[in-house]
Amino acid sequence: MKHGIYYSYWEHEWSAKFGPYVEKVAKLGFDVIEVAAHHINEYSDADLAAIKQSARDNGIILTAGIGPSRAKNLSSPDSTVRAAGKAFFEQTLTNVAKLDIKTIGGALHSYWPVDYTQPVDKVGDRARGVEGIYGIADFANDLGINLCIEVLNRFENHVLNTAAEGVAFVNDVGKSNVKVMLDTFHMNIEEDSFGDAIRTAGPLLGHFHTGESNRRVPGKGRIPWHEVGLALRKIHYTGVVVMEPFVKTGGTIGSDIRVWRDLTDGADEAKMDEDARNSLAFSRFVLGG
Ligand SMILES: O=C(CO)[C@@H](O)[C@H](O)[C@H](O)CO
Ligand SMILES: [Mn+2]
Repeated sequence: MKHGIYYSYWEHEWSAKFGPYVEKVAKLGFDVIEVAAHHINEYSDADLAAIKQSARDNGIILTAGIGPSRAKNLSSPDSTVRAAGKAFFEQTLTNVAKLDIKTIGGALHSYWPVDYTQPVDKVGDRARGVEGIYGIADFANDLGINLCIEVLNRFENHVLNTAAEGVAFVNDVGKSNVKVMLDTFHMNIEEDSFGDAIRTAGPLLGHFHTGESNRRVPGKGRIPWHEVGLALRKIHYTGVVVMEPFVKTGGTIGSDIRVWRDLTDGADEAKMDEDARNSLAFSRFVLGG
C-alpha cells in the first residue's frame, strides 16, 4: 500500500500549480502526490516533462483527481455536452499520461458538485454515465490509466452514494480498467458499515481517499480507522491511499467543499506540514503500508 496526499490541502484553487508540491510531499515522507487534473490541459509539454522529471528525482508517484464541470458532464441529457465531456477527457487523459499517471479518480461519470436547484434524473444520469465511461475506458486503457469512479455523499452527487451502487455501476461498464473509488468522508455519511462497504468493493477497489468526518487529516477525528485498516487488509488492497484533507476556507476549493470555518486552528504552513507528516505516520500505522 502506498500513501499520498492531495495537494489541494495547501491551496485555494484547483488551478493552483502542482509542480512545486512534488518535492514538498517527498520531504514529508509521502510516496504519492495527487494532483488536480481540472486544468492540466493548460500545462505545456515542457511543464509536464519538468514535473515528471521532478517526480522521478524525488521518488514520487503521481495520481490525479478531478471533479468534471457541468459543461464536461459525460452523463448530461444534452448530447453536445456529452461530446464535449468525451473530448475533454481524451485531452485530459493524454496530458495525465505525460506524468506517468496510472490512476485518475473522482466523479468521472457525472459532474461535481451537483447543482440541486435543477431536477434530478438519477436513472437517466446513471445510464448515460455508464455509457460515457464505457466510451472513454479503452482510450484510458491504451494509456495505461485506470478510471476510478468515486462514490460521493448525497449532497455532492446523486448517481453513486454507496459502495454497492459503485460496484453495480462498474460491473455494468464491464471494463477491467474501470474501478470503484471510496472516500471515508463520504462513507461516513452514507454507509451502514465502513468494513462492509470496503469488503463490498473488494477486488474492484481501485483508489481510496481518507479524511475525517469534517475533512481534517486522518487521526484527528472519529472515523473508525482500525475497522477501515482491517477491511483494507482483508481485501488485500495494494493500491494507493490518498489523504484528502480540506481545512482552509476561501477560493473555489473552499466553496466547492463548503469549508465555512477555519479547520486549521490558525496553522501556518509549517504547522500544516507537521499535521500532514503526523497524519501520514498515523495512516501507515493503522492502515498499513
Ligand atoms: O471527495 C471529493 C469531493 O468531495 C473529491 O475526491 C473530488 O471529487 C475531487 O477530488 C475533486 O477534485
Ligand atoms: Mn474524495
